[in-house]
Amino acid sequence: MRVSVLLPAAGQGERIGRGPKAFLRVGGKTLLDWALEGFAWADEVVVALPPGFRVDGLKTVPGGQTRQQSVFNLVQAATGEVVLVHDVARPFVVRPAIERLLQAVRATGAATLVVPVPDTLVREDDGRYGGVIAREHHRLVQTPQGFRRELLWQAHQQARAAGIAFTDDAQLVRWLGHPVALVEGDRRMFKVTYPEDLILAEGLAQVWNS
Ligand SMILES: Nc1ccn([C@@H]2O[C@H](COP(=O)(O)OP(=O)(O)OP(=O)(O)O)[C@@H](O)[C@H]2O)c(=O)n1
Ligand SMILES: C[C@](O)(CO)[C@H](O)COP(=O)(O)O
Repeated sequence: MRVSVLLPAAGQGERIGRGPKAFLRVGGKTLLDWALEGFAWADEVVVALPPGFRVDGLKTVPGGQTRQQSVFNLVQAATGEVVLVHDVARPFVVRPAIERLLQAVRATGAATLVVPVPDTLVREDDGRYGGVIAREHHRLVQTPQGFRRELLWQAHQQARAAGIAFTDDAQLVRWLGHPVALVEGDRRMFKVTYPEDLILAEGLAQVWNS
């Protein structure tokens, strides 16, 4: 099955505050370049770019105002039977985790990488320590998330028609009624979200050799 990798890269990076994150540099390369290198093996790569940005030699689509809108444009343009949607904000692509994900997508049609919750997890009650949530029953969701393209396209079209907004694509597919398999991710595939994450990413970039 042909695999299209879809890279939403159109965010404004407001929590870091240094412009669109895809073009920030760690280890001498932009976050977008890290992702492109990590998926160089794919049959097709499509990138959603922020307004006003161009990158020569790439298949691109315009980014939307939300991640969901950017991914809608990406899925519409994809040609592979399987699509992997991956945040460019997660620059470190760990190949064994990708292989595990692809195996699950081929078997089930929809899967996402997840990692365990490493800390005690608690509900906040007006600034106070509320009930503790059983962390062994919870996972943190990473990307890539993989789907048969037709399934994800159906989910995106129906969510748009219903005016429903989700923070990731696995929610969309689950909302459509299709189960999503959980696959062991890798903590190195963390999302660069806050300024201090750039320091962590810089450190990891120095020892990265895959
Ligand atoms: N309108 C948007 C918003 C986000 N993204 C992408 O979705 C991924 C996850 O988003 P996030 O980490 O929230 O990135 P930003 O939106 O850039 O960050 P912030 O929320 O701090 O502005 C990123 O690769 C980002 O580029 C996108 O393609 N289009
Ligand atoms: C898709 C995602 O990375 C899964 O954890 C996450 O939902 C993106 O969240 P963000 O707030 O758009 O960074």
